[in-house]
Amino acid sequence: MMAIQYIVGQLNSPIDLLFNFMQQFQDAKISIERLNEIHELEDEEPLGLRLATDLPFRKEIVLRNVCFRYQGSESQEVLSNIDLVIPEGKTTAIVGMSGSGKTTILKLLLRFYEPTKGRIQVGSDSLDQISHSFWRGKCGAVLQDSFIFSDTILKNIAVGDDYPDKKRVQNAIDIANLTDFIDDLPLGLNTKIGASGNGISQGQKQRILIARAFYKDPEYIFFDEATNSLDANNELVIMENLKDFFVGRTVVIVAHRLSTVKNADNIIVLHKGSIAEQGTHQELIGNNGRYLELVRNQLENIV
Ligand SMILES: Nc1ncnc2c1ncn2[C@@H]1O[C@H](COP(=O)(O)OP(=O)(O)OP(=O)(O)O)[C@@H](O)[C@H]1O
Repeated sequence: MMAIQYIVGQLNSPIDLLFNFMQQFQDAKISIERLNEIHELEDEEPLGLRLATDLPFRKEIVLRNVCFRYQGSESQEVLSNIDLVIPEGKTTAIVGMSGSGKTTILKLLLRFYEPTKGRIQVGSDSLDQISHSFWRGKCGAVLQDSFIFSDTILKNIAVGDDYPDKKRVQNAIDIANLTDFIDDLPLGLNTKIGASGNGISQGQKQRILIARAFYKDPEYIFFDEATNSLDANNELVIMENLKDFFVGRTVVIVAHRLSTVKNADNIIVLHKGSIAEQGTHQELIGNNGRYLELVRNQLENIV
């Protein structure tokens, strides 16, 4: 009996090793498949295509008669004849019912897709003549599907920066109201998050993404429901902190909560892929149109 127990005990360790090896083999196989998928993607900027790596003097964004439909023969037009000027150095908000095309506009501005008709310009230059990577380098975005990398909080804020600037990281943390959250973690900024680290809440994720956008110090800022998972207190503090950050930058905010957008210089109201009306909060309230309808619906939901 003793001998059998001894032999079974001796077998435990190699069997464990075998299981570990099989698990690691599976992980490596999945990683290689994902890498292959990325390698097989067509280059956004094919070699030989000379695209601009500077911006014109005037830097407003202009959408001229932009139409868009997602790929697929059955797909409907999601944006129809959008004519819009997003002034340089001002905050523009886009509101509208779910599915009206708000996120799609941001994705076109970030060049995840190209318009099916019409064109987008930065000042006098066509956006499709500007290098993708150069343009995105100028943009800071917090999108609904923005990605948290499997890495430390620090690396998730100072993405791609091998030597993060401590002062800028601290400012980003302050702006995004992350100080208490990070101070409570034993490893602080070096805590791993993402797939291989600690789980974080949706609100914490949004705050890290806001800190990332701030750290990048971009000329153009695109926020898509960037604060919708925050509690009212956090949202109020962060929106107040962001006021100074937005000064002099070209900002586009998409939000359902009208409290987030009512101070914007211009509010665009989208309805079924078209611009229904635009103006300041006060002007739109006076118009007695779709914006007022959205405000009323939101008030009814609160009462
Ligand atoms: N990847 C996609 N493929 C096909 N259709 C899509 C895709 N993404 C969005 N759509 C469709 O495009 C339309 C506009 O979607 P979009 O996300 O721009 O609306 P939205 O106003 O931002 O909505 P929400 O407020 O719910 O985020 C919707 O009808 C949606 O179903």
